[in-house]
Amino acid sequence: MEANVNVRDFEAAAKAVLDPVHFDYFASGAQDELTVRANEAAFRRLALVPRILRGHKPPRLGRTVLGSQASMPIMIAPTAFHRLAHPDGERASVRAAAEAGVIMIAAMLATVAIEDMADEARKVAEEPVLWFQLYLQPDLGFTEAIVRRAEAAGCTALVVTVDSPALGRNERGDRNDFHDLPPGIRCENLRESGGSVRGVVLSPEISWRHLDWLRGITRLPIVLKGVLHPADAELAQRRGIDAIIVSNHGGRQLDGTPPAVDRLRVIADVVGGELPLLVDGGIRRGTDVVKTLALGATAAAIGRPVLWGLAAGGEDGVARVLDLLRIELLNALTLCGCDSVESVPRDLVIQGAM
Ligand SMILES: Cc1cc2nc3c(=O)[nH]c(=O)nc-3n(C[C@H](O)[C@H](O)[C@H](O)COP(=O)(O)O)c2cc1C
Ligand SMILES: CCCCC(=O)C(=O)O
Repeated sequence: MEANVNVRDFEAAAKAVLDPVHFDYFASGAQDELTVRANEAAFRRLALVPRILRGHKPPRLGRTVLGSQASMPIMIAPTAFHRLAHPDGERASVRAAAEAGVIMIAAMLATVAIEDMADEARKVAEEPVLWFQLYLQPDLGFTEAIVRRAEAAGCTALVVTVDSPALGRNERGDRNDFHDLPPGIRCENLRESGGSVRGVVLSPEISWRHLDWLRGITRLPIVLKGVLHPADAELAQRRGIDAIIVSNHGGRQLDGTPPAVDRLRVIADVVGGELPLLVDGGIRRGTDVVKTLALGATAAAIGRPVLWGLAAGGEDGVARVLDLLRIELLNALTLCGCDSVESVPRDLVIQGAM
């Protein structure tokens, strides 16, 4: 594990150990995977212009996100099926997150139950922060029951994924005939309905009315995940949504959507300062995180890097991925002349290809 000195090394290590069908599930995106590649490429078109001789102490990385204290502005994006990466699955990832003081968004389609994830996190941290990601189901009774489970488990925010009125068309999955989980691995949050992914309904009929309904049944902060249009960000703000995650689902839903970090800038221009903005998609380096902070993000989330760490080394692998990103972020902020994550100026980032 120590031989892996950056997130990219973990990708290679994961590829070496994973069943190729499962590696493809993690790596792939929709159709031509234009957006998968665009997410990463966008960071290469943003350049950092550091300030000099600022005479400050080593930067402070701590950040409060929706009232939750995090050790750094890097969060774990919700990704399904961690037990495909490692037998310990989400138990391992949540322990690594809690130990690192990192906010983890547990996926509704996790292969470890949310109650077990929360128990696991509390073994290693006094106040671990777990948020719960939800696909709103047309069956509101089912949706409410799962919200109650997340609340009872101690989750402190609900992340509603809104970029999925249908499942994106994943051609690698089709070629591999990967459409269900192997025997022995289930969606443990769906066990009342059999635990099969096929039980999940992604419906185009989900609308703002469902968000109003959700607002009415829970006091947890509600975060919308998958916002790309500034008009939707404004609607979210007017509807009393607590934060948004600017995201194209890691390029797995609509292929041809623009890079998330480019939309962050556009959305920050409209609701920045009024609505906390999170972002995910293609973040692989501490410098990428600095770029998102300069463009107005409160925090940035990582999806695939966690799965690569998990595949390569279970809990230790995820811990190492988080640690590497922390070291990179600290180094990048120092080199930029910033003394904290709160003081990353907008003019640190310019358009500039490299
Ligand atoms: C294998 C995999 C599974 C995912 N599962 C979910 C999910 O269940 N719910 C969800 O809202 N997003 C899901 N996502 C999207 C992530 O939350 C996130 O938006 C994306 O991975 C960020 O891009 P990155 O992987 O480049 O960091 C998944 C992504 C991957 C790669
Ligand atoms: C049925 C949804 C699959 C999980 C998901 O969101 C993804 O793989 O991107």
